[in-house]
Formats: sequence, structure tokens, C-alpha cells
Amino acid sequence: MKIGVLALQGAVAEHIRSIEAAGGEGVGVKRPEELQDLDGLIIPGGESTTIGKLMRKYGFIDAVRAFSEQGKPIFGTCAGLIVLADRIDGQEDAHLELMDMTVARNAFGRQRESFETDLDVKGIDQPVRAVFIRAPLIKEVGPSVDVLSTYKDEIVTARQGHLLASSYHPELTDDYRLHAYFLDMVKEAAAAKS
Ligand SMILES: NC(=O)CC[C@H](N)C(=O)O
Repeated sequence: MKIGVLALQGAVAEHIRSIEAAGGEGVGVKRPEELQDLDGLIIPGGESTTIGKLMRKYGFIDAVRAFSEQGKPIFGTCAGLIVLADRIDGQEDAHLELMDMTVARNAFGRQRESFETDLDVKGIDQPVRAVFIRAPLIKEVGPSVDVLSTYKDEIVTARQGHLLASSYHPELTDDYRLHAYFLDMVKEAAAAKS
């Protein structure tokens, strides 16, 4: 399975490493044409305003929407989660508007800018190590969104069919199970097509 990591800004190399550790092939993606031969896409953490701006500039918004329409899985982490959301709290415009959820940016407060914790994630046996860095949280989800984990009653992992989103950075640990979970989604989607 060939997984692209959107390489406009943010934690790209770490995602490629984690995908390869989980048994997939990872490549950085800099141009929309490169989406063509991918089975799945990761939108990394970074700064969502910057990533959104660059996606508009390079023609990624329509290209990623078309990718999603083909049923190909997309995984957004941290800023990538914000980029996937239909609604951003306190902002008029969202970016891709693919996942039926409202997200709040930098939602864990100043003194908790970054922290690590172990999270129970639905579908994964043992708790997953999660690194939060100026992380967003999911304030509200629509009926087609499945909540996979919460931290202090706030939603931090969610899935809507072929779309997966986490508030934290799974690529900054040696725990590759969320990437393996995403690879399983990609395999399922590919099998459903053939
Ligand atoms: N680590 C991250 O990706 C931080 C996200 C960033 N705070 C934003 O709002 O876009």
C-alpha cells in the first residue's frame, strides 16, 4: 500500500517512518498530480492556517476532495485534523470540509501546550501513546462520525468511514499502531474496489 504524506509543511518525515514501520510504503507529496497513484493520504501536524493556504495555492483542495470521493482513506493528525473538519470554532472558513465535525484549535490551554499520555482507542487493544502539541479537540460530531477516543471527556480521535482524525501526533512515538490501523483502512478500501 502506497501512502502519501502531504509535504507542504509540518511533520512529514516522521509519518513516512511510521508508515514504513507499520508495513506500508510512505512518500512525500508536493504536487496534486502525485495523488494519482496513492492508496491513502496523511495530512500531518504543523500549522493549519499555513497548510490550508498552501493547499489552496497549489490546487490541493479540489484534488484531495476528488481523492476522498474515490473512497481513498485520509488520515489527519493535529493540524491535519483541523484541515479535514467541516467547521472550525470561531473561524468563518474551514479548509477541506470533509468530516462532519466542529473542531476547536489550541484547545488545551497555555499551561498544557504539550503533553503526552496513553489513550484507549476503540479498535486497538492496548492504550496508544499520544503526544499533544498545541492540540485541537473535536467539540461536536455528526451522526456518521464514530468517536474512537476521548481525553478528559473531550473527543481526540474520530473516524467517518474512510476518514480518520487524531488531535495528537502518533508519528512522534515508537508506537505505530494507529498507522497500522490506518493501513488496515486503506487495505479494506482497496479490497472493496477490486
Ligand atoms: N501540532 C499541531 O499540529 C498544532 C496545530 C496548530 N495549533 C493549529 O491550530 O493549526
